Amino acid sequence: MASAQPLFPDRPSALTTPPLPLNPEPTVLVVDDELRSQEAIRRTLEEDFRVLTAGSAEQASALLEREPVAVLLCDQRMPGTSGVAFLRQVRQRWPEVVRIIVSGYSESADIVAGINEAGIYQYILKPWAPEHLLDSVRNAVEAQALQRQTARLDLELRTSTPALRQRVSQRQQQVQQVYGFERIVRAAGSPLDGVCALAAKVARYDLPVLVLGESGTGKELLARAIHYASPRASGPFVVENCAAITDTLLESELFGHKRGAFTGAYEDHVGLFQRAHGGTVLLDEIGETSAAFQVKLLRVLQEGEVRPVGAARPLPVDVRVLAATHRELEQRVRDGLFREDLYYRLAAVTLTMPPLRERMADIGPIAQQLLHQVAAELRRPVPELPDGTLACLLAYPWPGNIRELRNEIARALALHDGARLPPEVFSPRVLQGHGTGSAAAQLAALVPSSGTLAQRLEVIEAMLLRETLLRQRWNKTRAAQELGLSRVGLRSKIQRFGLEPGA
Ligand SMILES: Nc1ncnc2c1ncn2[C@@H]1O[C@H](COP(=O)(O)OP(=O)(O)OP(=O)(O)O)[C@@H](O)[C@H]1O
Repeated sequence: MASAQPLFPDRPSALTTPPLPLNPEPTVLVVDDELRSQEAIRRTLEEDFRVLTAGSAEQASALLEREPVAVLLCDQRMPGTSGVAFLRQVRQRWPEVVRIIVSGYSESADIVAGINEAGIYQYILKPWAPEHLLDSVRNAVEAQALQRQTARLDLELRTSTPALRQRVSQRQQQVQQVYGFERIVRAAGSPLDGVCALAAKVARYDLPVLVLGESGTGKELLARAIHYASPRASGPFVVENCAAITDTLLESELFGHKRGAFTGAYEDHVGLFQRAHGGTVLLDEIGETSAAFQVKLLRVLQEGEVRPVGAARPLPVDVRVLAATHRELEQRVRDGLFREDLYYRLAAVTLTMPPLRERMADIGPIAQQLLHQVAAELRRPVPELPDGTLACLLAYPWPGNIRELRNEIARALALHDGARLPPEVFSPRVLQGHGTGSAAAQLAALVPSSGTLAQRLEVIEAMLLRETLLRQRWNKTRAAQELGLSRVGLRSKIQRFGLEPGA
């Protein structure tokens, strides 16, 4: 027998892990009260697996007691209980069994509960394609073997040298810093915390995720973080912008084409789905696609294979599909502009990136990060962002969100090379600060940011001073009168907050 390769070459050989012997015929348990569904699954799986069936949760529990079940496939609607509720019990009593829900319903609440409460591996929608189901169960069996191996490695790692442990954790941290949720800058208590927490949970499962949000809110950033937190992290992450491109081009970009398939197709072209094999595809601006393209995409998702334009045979692909749009996709479904069946395929889980104006406390930390980024690109020292300037940024509603903020900061750094950024270096529209939300809403958005009460009140004070001065066209006598301050008092505040034009 060949000896096992050490997983870490510099690790003492006594700590190497022999590969786990795979069960020659893993057992799959199918739980469904409909005989027809049970039989359809059995027929699909029985050549590769030992298949057991149960019509109720009680029968399934009895089988789990005595059989070495590797994977459990369970219907979501069951008599007297639900798939999620039953799988929650399974998770507690038989945690090593990989749990999959097969359902005709794609209620996102069920899916999220399945993930959070029952730790499901996958949520498969009916009607399923036989090859797809077979692939999912094969992957689940592999996942179970890997889980056991990881548990063993964890144990080894806990008993291994501190230097090795440190290296492994440093590497994990590096990956997270470059691509992970940490890169999504936000203030403490930001609404993005909840979005990122759910995204981190769903990342582990091969579910399609739809990311909604206005343009520039960070949808692509979130999708990328999901990929790098998923078991596909070592595979490719590819993005296709589906807007403003003809159907033929989009089809050829995604699925590839054969030479001569259409005018201008001089060579065979490998599509993004094939290039992303083993990884993740992000379909950006999915809401802009035509009805004809939606039909083709639906077929790819249902069948797990793509047919390059002009090719005789389809090719199997293994990709996770994430989609993003700035449109209200549900409304487009209601208006008949987006296929409902495709919507449910893509939106097993929906995450929404809130616009920047609804999370004003994030503006400060993001602006600071962008200042560092842009200053590094321009090879110049990072200028200070005085409170007065920050107050001005906080008073603007940022319709173009973080992309607009980045552009403004790039423009400001290009125009001004002083050590402090005065408000005047930003565009006139930013300076006018026509907020769409009420003043109370803007102030409320400031309150949850970190810092002492005095520090937070100072930011609000600077914002009000700035707004008054702008409105009074920098006439300090009128501004002081309006604010009930002496001219001297106003001047000292202007200095303290760096509000003077051109300061
Ligand atoms: N929280 C954040 N922290 C730091 N940078 C961010 C954050 N959110 C977005 N960005 C940056 O803002 C820019 C726009 O983000 P991204 O492309 O992810 O937005 P989007 O919602 O996908 O936009 P679009 O809908 O126009 O494609 C990128 O440069 C991104 O790195």
